Amino acid sequence: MHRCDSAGFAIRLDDLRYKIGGRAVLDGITLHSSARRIGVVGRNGSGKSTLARLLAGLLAPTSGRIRIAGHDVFRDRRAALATVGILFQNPDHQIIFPRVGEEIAFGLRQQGLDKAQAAAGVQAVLHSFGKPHWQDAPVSVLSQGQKHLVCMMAVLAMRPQLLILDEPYAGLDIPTRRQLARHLHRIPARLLHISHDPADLAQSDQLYWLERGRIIAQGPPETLLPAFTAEMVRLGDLDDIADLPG
Ligand SMILES: Nc1ncnc2c1ncn2[C@@H]1O[C@H](COP(=O)(O)OP(=O)(O)OP(=O)(O)O)[C@@H](O)[C@H]1O
Repeated sequence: MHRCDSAGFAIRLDDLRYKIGGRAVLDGITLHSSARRIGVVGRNGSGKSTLARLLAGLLAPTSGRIRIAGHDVFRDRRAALATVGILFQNPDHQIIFPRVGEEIAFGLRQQGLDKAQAAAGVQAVLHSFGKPHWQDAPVSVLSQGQKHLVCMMAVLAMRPQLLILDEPYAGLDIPTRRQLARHLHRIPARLLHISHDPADLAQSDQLYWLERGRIIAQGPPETLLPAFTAEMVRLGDLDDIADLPG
């Protein structure tokens, strides 16, 4: 049902920069990949969330180029909605409707489906997750993990070719993380998973290390994650948490 095996699908970032108040949060990112599971690892403040928002077309690059499956996702919002989905760290920043069914229908309506088509899409995704009884449930009664699942269903109902995960497991307990990960593993969309936690990224096909807005290394998880972990342990012995952005 998903359209992820289109030939030639690629993420292409060329000399991408994003500045806030004159400071480069992302600085000359070049990344070309058609891998199925891409990981981006980086510590707090390295620019991960900014990169996620740029990839989803929610921010305009200060300079450089982003193409996802050939689309300029910031300028072409219709193409972006058909191509890229994003899950944020905090579902409370994503959910805007009081009931589960309404929340899922919203994205489908944004994609141009009429009411009946959107309702069918809501039913289909709730069934595929074994949650048809959630349709009229008030979001306010759901646990944090359940809210994450609502976001996941809402995004996947839109059938993205690429799903961007911006640390969606932060703050969740181990069973909830595992259950959400299980749902994600069975979907055919490509994944670009961004995290500070090496454990989230061990299954990546291709991994990038983001540091102070730059990609400083890339490679398979077997080599890159131990190097990243060793560096994080080394930094843990210092006190650079005291440093303010300059
Ligand atoms: N709207 C903003 N205004 C000012 N500075 C910002 C803004 N958004 C991000 N930054 C700064 O840009 C840098 C990168 O932020 P970003 O949220 O992209 O990093 P991150 O790697 O996702 O961090 P974390 O893991 O802590 O969420 C940080 O120094 C942050 O303070």
